[in-house]
Amino acid sequence: MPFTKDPLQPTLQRILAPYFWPILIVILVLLSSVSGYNYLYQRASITEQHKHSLEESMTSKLAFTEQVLVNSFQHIEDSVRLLAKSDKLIEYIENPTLENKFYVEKQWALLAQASGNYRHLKLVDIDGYEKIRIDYDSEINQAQPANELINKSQHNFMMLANNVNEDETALIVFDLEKQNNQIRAPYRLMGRTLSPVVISGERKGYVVLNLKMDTIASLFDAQLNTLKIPLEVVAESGHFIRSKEPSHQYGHMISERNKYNLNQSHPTLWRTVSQHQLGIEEIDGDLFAFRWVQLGTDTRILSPDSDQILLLSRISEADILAATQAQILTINQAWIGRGIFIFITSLMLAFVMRYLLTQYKVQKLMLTAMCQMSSVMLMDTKGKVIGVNHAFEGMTGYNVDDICGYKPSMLFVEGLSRAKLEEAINNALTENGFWHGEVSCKLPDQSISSLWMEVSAIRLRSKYTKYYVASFVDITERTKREQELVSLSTQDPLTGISNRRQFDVTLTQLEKTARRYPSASFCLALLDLDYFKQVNDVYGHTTGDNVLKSFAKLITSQLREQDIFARIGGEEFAIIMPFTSIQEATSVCERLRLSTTQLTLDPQITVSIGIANYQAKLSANELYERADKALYQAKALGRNRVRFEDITAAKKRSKLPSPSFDIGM
Ligand SMILES: Nc1nc2c(ncn2[C@@H]2O[C@H](COP(=O)(O)OP(=O)(O)OP(=O)(O)O)[C@@H](O)[C@H]2O)c(=O)[nH]1
Repeated sequence: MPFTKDPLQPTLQRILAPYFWPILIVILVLLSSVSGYNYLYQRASITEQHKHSLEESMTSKLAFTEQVLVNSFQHIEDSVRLLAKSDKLIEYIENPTLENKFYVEKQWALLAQASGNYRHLKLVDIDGYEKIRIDYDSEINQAQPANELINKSQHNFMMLANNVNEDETALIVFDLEKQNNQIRAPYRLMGRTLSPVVISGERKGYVVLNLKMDTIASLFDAQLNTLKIPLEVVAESGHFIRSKEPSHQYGHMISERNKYNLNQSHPTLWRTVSQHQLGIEEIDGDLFAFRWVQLGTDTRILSPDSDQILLLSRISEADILAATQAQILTINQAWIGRGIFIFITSLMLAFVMRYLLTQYKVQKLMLTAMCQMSSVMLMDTKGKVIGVNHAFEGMTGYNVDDICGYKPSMLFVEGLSRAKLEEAINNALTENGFWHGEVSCKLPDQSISSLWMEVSAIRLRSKYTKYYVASFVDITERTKREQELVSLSTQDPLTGISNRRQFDVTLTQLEKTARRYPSASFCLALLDLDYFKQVNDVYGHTTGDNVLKSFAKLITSQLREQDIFARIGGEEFAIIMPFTSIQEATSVCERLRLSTTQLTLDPQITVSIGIANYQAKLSANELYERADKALYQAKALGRNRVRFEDITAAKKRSKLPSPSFDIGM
């Protein structure tokens, strides 16, 4: 039997209850997704940032390398021109004495040692014969004149030299060292520059400098060392002059290496570099930076067959990732930490939600269980009604909306007792958390219902009260029946006054009270209608009954509220008069006797009355016997009179018999 309104409606648990697992899963998925997205974003941005910074570095390093390269070649050009026009050389050519030769050799040896860029410095005549040659040994940093001078007339550079104008220098870069006009192994990169020696307009020969290209290349290598990215040099044909793979170098000069060509290995990149002077290209994750370098300005480039080379630096995707590994490791650790945090938080959240939901289910179960039993009302901590079940509505006729927000005492019958009852309930709940008792409720149809109410404070594993729950049972009928039974067991069915049983109980109680509290003295009067047998005999039993009823009514109307009037036999009655002296009782009984005689009845009746007052330590039976004795005397003296026995006075007179007095006709 559910509640008409769910009293737990506003609680979070109720909203969450059916969606516990979906909500938990959604939260976990959301947190994981956000964290995962954040992780991937951070990881990607680290790689991107690193790539960007690599691009900037590579570009600037290539620009710087170009500058170094251009400056170096410029310096070499200037040097060869100066040497070709030096006074000592001209003096030697005009006057080739040993002394003049010595001066030239001396000068050139110093230059070779100072520069370190030259392997050979030569003076070659126009027929290709060496006239002076300085050999520089870079390992011991010594330059010495050569003993053997070689005929270079068949060398290809000599054949090219004839095409060089007087004011020009010629440069043969990236040639391989040869012996007897054959490339010799191990391959050693060479460069040659030459300048014609002209005296008085007549070409006398050439100053030829063999360049140590490795030394020059090491200049720009140093620029990229910090990035640990090797610099590659590519000829305009696409062949590698310098490569990270030494076996791929010199394809333009060594036929078996002809296949190693950037054009073939990286066609996409080659297309880009063919169209741009410089740039950055990313291919399959690998990063390429390139820059074309013009080798000379006033120089005839004799070999390779173009005047520009491509500087290329590249870094593989694996190297980029390796460089970002440390940062990625940091965010990995952060992500693991965040994951653990999310997991623990989710676990705690799950526990809290489970706890709340268990509480909710317990509450639900409790309420459902209670609802199955009886009419139930749920109250908040302030004692205001927040819900009732259908059974309650059916039993009382009140709708949930009528009483929600009010205290249950609004149902109680108004009056002083309501405030007292409310106070009693509150006190019991505060002290024991429980109250039960009978309450009289005023129903919507203005009828009064007796309800058995049980109220409990619900604490739900907490030390604080969360709710109060009250159950009600309608005991109106039962109360009525009980009252009927009570009156049946205590009332005389004919006259409606107390019966013998009630009389005995009351007399015993009063005797006990008076025994304990002597001031609570009382009197007992026994009344017996005179000649009642004749009434029955003459007028019939029904008339006799009516006479008995009329008599009882008369006496009841004349007694005080606290007096107990009972029918103790057929036509015998008794009056117990609490806190009454024998004099007062006698006076009352005399008045009753007179009233009886004045009762307008047919037939007329009279009554004889015997009175006795309670005296300390007297039992109820003894008191009764004394009153009965007085009654007997009243009868014996002629009836319609009052006789009393003052036991107290008799006691005072010690062992003398108790005085008896007669009041009456
Ligand atoms: N109508 C009626 N008569 C009753 C009832 N109870 C007892 N009586 C009658 O009351 C009469 C009592 O008669 P007795 O005991 O002889 O007493 P009495 O006739 O009153 O004479 P005294 O008491 O000596 O004056 C009897 O006839 C009973 O039948 C009753 O409930 N109704």
